Amino acid sequence: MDAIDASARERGILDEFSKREIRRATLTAVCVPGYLTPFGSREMPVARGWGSGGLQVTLGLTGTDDAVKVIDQGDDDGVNATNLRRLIESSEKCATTKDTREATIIQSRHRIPEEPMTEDQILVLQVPNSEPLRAVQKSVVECARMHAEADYSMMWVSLYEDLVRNGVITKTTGYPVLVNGRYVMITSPIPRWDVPRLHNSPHLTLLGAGREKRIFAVPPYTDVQPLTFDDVPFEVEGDAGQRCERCGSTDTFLVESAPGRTVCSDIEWCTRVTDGDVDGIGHLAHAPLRHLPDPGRRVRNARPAVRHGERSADRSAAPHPDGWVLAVSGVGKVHGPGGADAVAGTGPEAGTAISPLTGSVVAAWDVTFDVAPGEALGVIGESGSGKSTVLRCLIGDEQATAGSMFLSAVGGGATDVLTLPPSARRALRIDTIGLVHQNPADGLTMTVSAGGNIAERLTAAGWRNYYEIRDRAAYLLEKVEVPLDRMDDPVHTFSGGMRQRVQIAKALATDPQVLLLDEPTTGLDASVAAGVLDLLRNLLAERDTAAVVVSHDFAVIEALTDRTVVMNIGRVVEAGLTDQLFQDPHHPYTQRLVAAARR
Ligand SMILES: Nc1ncnc2c1ncn2[C@@H]1O[C@H](COP(=O)(O)OP(=O)(O)OP(=O)(O)O)[C@@H](O)[C@H]1O
Repeated sequence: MDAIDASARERGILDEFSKREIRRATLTAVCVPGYLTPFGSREMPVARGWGSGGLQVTLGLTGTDDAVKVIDQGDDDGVNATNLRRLIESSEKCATTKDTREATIIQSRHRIPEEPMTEDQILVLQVPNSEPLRAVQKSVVECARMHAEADYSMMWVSLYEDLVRNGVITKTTGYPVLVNGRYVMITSPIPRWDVPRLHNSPHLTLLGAGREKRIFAVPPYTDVQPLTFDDVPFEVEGDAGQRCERCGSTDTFLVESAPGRTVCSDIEWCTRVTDGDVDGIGHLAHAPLRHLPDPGRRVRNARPAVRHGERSADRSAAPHPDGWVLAVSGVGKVHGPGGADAVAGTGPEAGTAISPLTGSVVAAWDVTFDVAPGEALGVIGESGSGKSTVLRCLIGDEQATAGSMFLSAVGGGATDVLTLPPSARRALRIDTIGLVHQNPADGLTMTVSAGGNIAERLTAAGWRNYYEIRDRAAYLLEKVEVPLDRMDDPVHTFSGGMRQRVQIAKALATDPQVLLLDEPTTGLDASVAAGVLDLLRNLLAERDTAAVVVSHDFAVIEALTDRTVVMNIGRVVEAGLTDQLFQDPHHPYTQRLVAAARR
């Protein structure tokens, strides 16, 4: 307190501008439950560890007719709680209290009070870490995209990995929840015990992260569901039968006071129980006792309801009446100004991809092909011929300058996929298009296990049954000949060939209609590459997937594909059955590629 200058105390510790910002952000946060709402504010003149986020929200909302209660570690009388209470009182000229029933605003660090709260009260939680995705995604921009698209698969993977490693979900504070069926929110700082008490609660809960300047809210009577798999029950901490040494409560959050001795975390409640000043029946009704760990319930759930193949049999989109599932028409990409006007004077005949008019690079132009179910099409060309550009345009990593792309699974084959928004195109990469990158690191999360990588794709596609996911992952890993005793090892511990096999299993996880393979064997030793090629050949032969294989190597194209288009300086120079092209290449460029493969 001494650190706070007296005149600041006179004026109020938070300026009016900041308070307005906080109120505005609070209103937004209430309108969009669980959404991380930013606000602008000066730094609070308090030391780190005081919970400036909670303090900012409390000071922003408190009026002179409020009564504020502050809890720290379940205690109203700790040094932090006492100092914060005094600070709020002197800054806002409001009343303070230690009795939950009298408080209009309760600022808490670590706990929700045991006393059931009412519609007239606001609970402010001081949040040390607001971004639930931070643990699984370092990029702030990517986190924002994931929230916008409700793409929480990496969060599910972290729960999957926890279960694999520990047999139970071990996360306690900061447990992720889905708020109002839309945003994943982190329940930092409260323990898992308190998580069920956020659901449908009559009071407003505001969570403030000071350093990150974010507020998020759970408005009264909002649906709050802890994330867990359908077959893995959500559990709180504690054991049935544990009791408080002081007041005898068996329905409160207990903390260890000494080895083997537990007491209520909420000291106010504990004292009132001892004094007989509580509504014990009302409290029991709210206590999350039905979520106490029950090993019997876990075992009963550990049976997959469906076998590995059945879910994928849902894939129903029929081919287009013309026989294709993927049709690409006139796709082109110009890097630089001019668009289509830059194309003249480029291509194989001109011997350059650089436009004499604009200096732009015409990486690909007028590329057309289609692929039927069960068919594999090769796209071959030397380095720089434009084949990867075409692939990047198809998957949405680059915006095509011209052309269209149709999938029979999208709008019956009448929708130009290239015109869809990026979020819709990313969604297609979950269930309709599988992609195998040349470098496995581009398609895998290297710190996550082989099974977890497959789980990422399955959870993105909506799978929510842990044992079904494990069953499907094991089935796929067996298919790609990865030993099952490596299923739970992080893929960075795998050899290059095994990583590529895991990437193929991941790409096939949702049984996509179209599989795109970009130089699938290029980075591998010859013998390992031959093994992966064999595997791909067998996988393609037994499925009705339409595949596009991009490679500079005719041996790869010959091993895997039925038809081939040959690209040279951004243009298709020859197309036909792969066997025929290999036996009897017409274009001099194709002849060179075939000769190289025969050497
Ligand atoms: N962002 C870019 N800006 C300018 N030119 C580009 C860009 N990306 C690719 N290019 C050019 O477009 C042409 C085609 O490149 P692309 O990567 O598609 O070839 P590729 O056949 O896939 O080659 P590789 O097998 O080496 O990947 C090349 O001349 C390349 O230099």
